[in-house]
Amino acid sequence: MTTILGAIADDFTGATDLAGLLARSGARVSLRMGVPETPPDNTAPFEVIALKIRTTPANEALTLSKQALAWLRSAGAQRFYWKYCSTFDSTDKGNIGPVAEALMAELSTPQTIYCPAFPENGRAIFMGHLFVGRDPLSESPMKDHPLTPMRDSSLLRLLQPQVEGQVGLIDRLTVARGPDAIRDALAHLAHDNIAHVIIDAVADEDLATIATATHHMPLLTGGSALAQPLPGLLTREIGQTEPFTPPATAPETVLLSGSCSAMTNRQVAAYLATGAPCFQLDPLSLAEHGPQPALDWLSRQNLQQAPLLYATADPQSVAAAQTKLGQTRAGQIVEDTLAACATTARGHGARRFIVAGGETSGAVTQALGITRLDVGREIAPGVPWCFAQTGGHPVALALKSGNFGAETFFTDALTALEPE
Ligand SMILES: Nc1ncnc2c1ncn2[C@@H]1O[C@H](COP(=O)(O)OP(=O)(O)OP(=O)(O)O)[C@@H](O)[C@H]1O
Ligand SMILES: O=C(O)[C@@H](O)C(=O)CO
Repeated sequence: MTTILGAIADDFTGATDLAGLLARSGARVSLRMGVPETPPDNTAPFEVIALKIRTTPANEALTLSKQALAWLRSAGAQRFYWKYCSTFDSTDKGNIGPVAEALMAELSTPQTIYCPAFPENGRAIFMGHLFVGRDPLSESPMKDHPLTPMRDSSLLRLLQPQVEGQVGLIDRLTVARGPDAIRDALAHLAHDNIAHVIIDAVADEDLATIATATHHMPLLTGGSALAQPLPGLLTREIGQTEPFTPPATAPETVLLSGSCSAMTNRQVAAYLATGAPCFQLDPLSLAEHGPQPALDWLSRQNLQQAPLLYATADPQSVAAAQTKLGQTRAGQIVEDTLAACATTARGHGARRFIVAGGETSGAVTQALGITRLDVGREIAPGVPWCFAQTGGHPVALALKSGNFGAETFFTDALTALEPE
């Protein structure tokens, strides 16, 4: 089937988040891990390509996102979505703005919008400032993120240094006046050469209004929630699509957590409290002794008890590891170890993988050689169970964004696959 919306996500959990919200419509959504090496085949009306470019050097991010765009265009897509984190995670140099600008150039479109709001998960934008729950972004736990600490809440100040064009704002007062007011504001801003327009949204109703006003634009950018209304707005073009029926998977499970978000810390603590088998990974000890002790522990576990391996730690421990090893090396050691755990677990029969963290999910799915996933039912807003093949077996994967899910997420994910 011809693809009508092609999306590019800057990390793997961000991609599953977007795919899950698009799939709420009932439309078939296909998720590709990395740019497919083969031409489009058996495509879905909604195609999402997951990249791992949130923190890579900008030139690598640009190359990959342009390749992804070319693949989506050859699948038939004429409208495109650039998905980044609802907390606008990026380094000082990018990559949100540079990728948006590159995609705009490829699509010959002079203007796009930026709307990372995700009200269901407590992300709101007001007067261009991003809030996490009731806190400005820079006062939220995101200020301590291991790779992209967010120390400013103004999306205008965050975006302007990342782009060559001018940044502007459509604020909540305009959004409240409806789609025509948004379209007029975009036209006025375009007249003033404002290429990058941040749009306020504090509730799902705002996102529906914004999507109604902008779904004709060749390129939209934002978090996942702005995309949720798009299938409905495009339904007239695609008609009904076959619902996806998830395959059965064996119950052997492994949980792998490399996220150090405040929420994942609470989720790991809650899982430890259940008495499930758990193994803590320490980057300093991994640097000295390598991954073998963890792999040996994992090999001894009964995977029906869903063991957890976690590097999840509080900000002080993360900072201590980064001081000794450097930020990149500390992250890489953990990602490599959790990736090795995934392949070891598969070798021991694991067919369900619950993974916390975007970078971590990228490392795990790459190690498992998974290139395509079908998107199933959500466990929590923005976290669906996804289904794929690896090593000749059907497997289920839950790739959880660091901040998403309730405190009981890990057990919620386990029970979500039990027969009703
Ligand atoms: N104890 C630790 N010390 C230092 N770095 C760590 C530690 N544990 C994990 N890391 C690294 O921190 C990074 C966490 O990023 P990841 O994207 O996986 O999680 P997240 O940012 O919380 O999730 P998301 O991107 O979905 O919000 C990874 O590179 C991981 O390897
Ligand atoms: O938008 C979000 O918050 C998530 O989908 C994400 O990108 C986490 O990596």
